[in-house]
Parts: sequence; structure tokens; C-alpha cells
Amino acid sequence: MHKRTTNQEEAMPIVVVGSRNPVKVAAVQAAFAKLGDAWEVRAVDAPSGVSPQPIGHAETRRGARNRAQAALAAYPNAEFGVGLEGGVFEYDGEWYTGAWCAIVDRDGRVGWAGGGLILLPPAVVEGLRAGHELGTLMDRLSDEHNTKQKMGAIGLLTNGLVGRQETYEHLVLRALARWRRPEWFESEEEAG
Ligand SMILES: O=P(O)(O)OP(=O)(O)OP(=O)(O)OC[C@H]1O[C@@H](n2cnc3c(O)ncnc32)[C@H](O)[C@@H]1O
Repeated sequence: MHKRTTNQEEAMPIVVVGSRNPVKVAAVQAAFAKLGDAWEVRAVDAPSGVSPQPIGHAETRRGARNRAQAALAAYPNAEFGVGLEGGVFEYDGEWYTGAWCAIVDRDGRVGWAGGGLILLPPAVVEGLRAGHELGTLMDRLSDEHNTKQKMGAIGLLTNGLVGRQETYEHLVLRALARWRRPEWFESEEEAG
């Protein structure tokens, strides 16, 4: 993995998450821990610039990129900014929740990954149509508090089989593809 060399050769490289949601921060920590080098993970409140409950890929993806860029801008010494944005998606009358991840570096590259879709039940769909946020609806349905910062809709819906954190960790790992295989993403000129 490419690392920027600085005159502080010993300093750990920094990755900044554009959210203080502990689920998102833990997902980035777990993903970067797999890279082999020790990374320092910081978290900042970064505006998504989209609605509190993004609907559809375009809006959700934009929110992820805005958060990643704001995160990177907040830390001049950081190598990467990571944005994770949850959204809801409608296909053929069924509604799903999923997410997009954007990772940005100092050279303007953006790595993308999205998905992790899971079917939402009718009571939640009704609430979404009425303009409510998924987090609020999941709290109401499960009679729990702040579930979006715990197992999330994914954990509640699968009754603990898989959680929001693991799902987001996978998105971060996939969004790193362009730095794992730079030769496949960049022309020789750019890569040089
Ligand atoms: O603190 P931030 O980073 O804003 O985290 P968030 O969970 O509130 O915000 P997102 O922008 O990622 O998600 C947009 C909305 O979708 C909801 N959401 C997305 N994924 C969810 C999940 O797995 N469980 C519960 N709510 C979820 C949540 O209510 C958010 O208001």
C-alpha cells in the first residue's frame, strides 16, 4: 500500500473517519487493521451535505464522498478520509437499506464501494414513506434506543446474525481496492 513519506518517518499514518458514530469508527479501525501497517484512526463530525435520510444511490453516494472529503480536509497530516453513508433504496416496490463508502486521498483519488442491501419490513417502509428516518423507525420497532450506533438495522433485522459494523468494515475494505491494485486503476502516467 502506498504511504506518503514525511520527515516524521516514525509517525503512524492517519486515516480520518467523517463521523463520530462508533459503529463507523470501529468499522474503519477493523478494516485498516487488516492492511498490515499500524494506522491511527481519527474521527470528526463531517457534514454529509445530503438529507438526514438519503434515498437512492446518487444521494447516498454523494453523502459518503462529502464526508470523506470533509474528514480529510480536517486533518492536514492524514493520508485518507473515509465517508460512510447509510441510505434506503426502492426496487420493484420493495425497500432496502444499504450504504456507500468513499475513501479519498491527497492526490484526489476516490475509492468507492456500495451495497450490503437488506430488505426492510412493511412497518418500516410505511414510516420511510411518511418521511421518518430509518434509525428512529428501527428504535421504535425494536423498542431499543440509538440502535444505529449499535447493531444497526442490519443486526436487528437478522436478529444478530450480522451487524452494521461488519457490513461497513467490508465496504471499507472494498473501497480500498484502487490502492491495493493501483496499476489496474491508473494510467502509467498517473501512477508514475
Ligand atoms: O452519526 P452519523 O455518521 O450521521 O451516522 P448515522 O447512522 O446517523 O447516519 P447515516 O448518514 O449513515 O445514515 C443515514 C440515516 O439512515 C439511518 N440508518 C442507516 N443505516 C442504518 C442502520 O443500519 N441502522 C439504523 N439506522 C440506519 C440512520 O437513521 C440515519 O439517520
